[in-house]
Amino acid sequence: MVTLQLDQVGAYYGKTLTVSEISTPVLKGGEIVAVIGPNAAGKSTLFKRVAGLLKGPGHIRLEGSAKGKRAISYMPQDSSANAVLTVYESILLARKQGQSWSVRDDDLRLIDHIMEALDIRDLSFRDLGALSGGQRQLVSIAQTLAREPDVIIMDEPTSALDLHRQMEVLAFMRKQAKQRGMIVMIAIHDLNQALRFADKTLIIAKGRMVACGLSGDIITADMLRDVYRVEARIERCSRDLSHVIVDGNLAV
Ligand SMILES: Nc1ncnc2c1ncn2[C@@H]1O[C@H](COP(=O)(O)OP(=O)(O)OP(=O)(O)O)[C@@H](O)[C@H]1O
Repeated sequence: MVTLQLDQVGAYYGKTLTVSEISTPVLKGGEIVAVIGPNAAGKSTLFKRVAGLLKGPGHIRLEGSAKGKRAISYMPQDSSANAVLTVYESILLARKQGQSWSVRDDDLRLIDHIMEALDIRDLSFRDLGALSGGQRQLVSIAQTLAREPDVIIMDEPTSALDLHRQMEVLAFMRKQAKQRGMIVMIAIHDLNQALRFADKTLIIAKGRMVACGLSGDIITADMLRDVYRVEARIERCSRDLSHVIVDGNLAV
């Protein structure tokens, strides 16, 4: 089984240590981990560090993976594309990057399965540059999944999606994580989606870790007051799901 643990991880932009001392318990294959926190907290910076794009102190311990450089796949927040490729070509390219260029039946089957699940088959022959923001985001998700990594790091992957698509994508990511034994880290602002889809949550504020643990244990009214400066309640709905209900901002 693949495991990932962050131990006192930090990240530099130039000489500035923007994120520091982030530690997690051992994250196991199959787990979805939401990374939450206010704007500019350091979520994207942490993701770039885990993806190997930034330097910094601490240790990122990835064990049980046989995929070398292809073990971690990172989907950045900005998924704009200038390449003159069709949607299908771009997903195939993502799958074959760093591998042999011969295309096998199982490559095509996997791409079909992902496009079907994300309901983007009708976009196959459209140019990447001629997509809506939400469509572009769905294609980025498909590219990330087509790499079949052991760890997926997605920076706000559902920010441009309508409610139906958000549910579809998060449910699919959860199913894929469980079936393939992947660890999926998702930066997300919708705390109700974190409560619903993430096994664990990592909370970051001002470049430091506030907490990391079971989503239901650490998304609390006290945390929302301290970290987000809002007055809120966590209540159970009739389907027994926990929901954040925000009553208003705290008076400054
Ligand atoms: N390339 C960069 N060089 C220097 N500082 C940067 C760079 N990118 C981001 N920062 C700074 O690092 C801090 C953390 O930014 P980051 O993008 O990680 O936050 P975030 O939690 O992902 O925010 P958001 O929710 O707004 O996307 C911010 O103060 C930001 O201004």
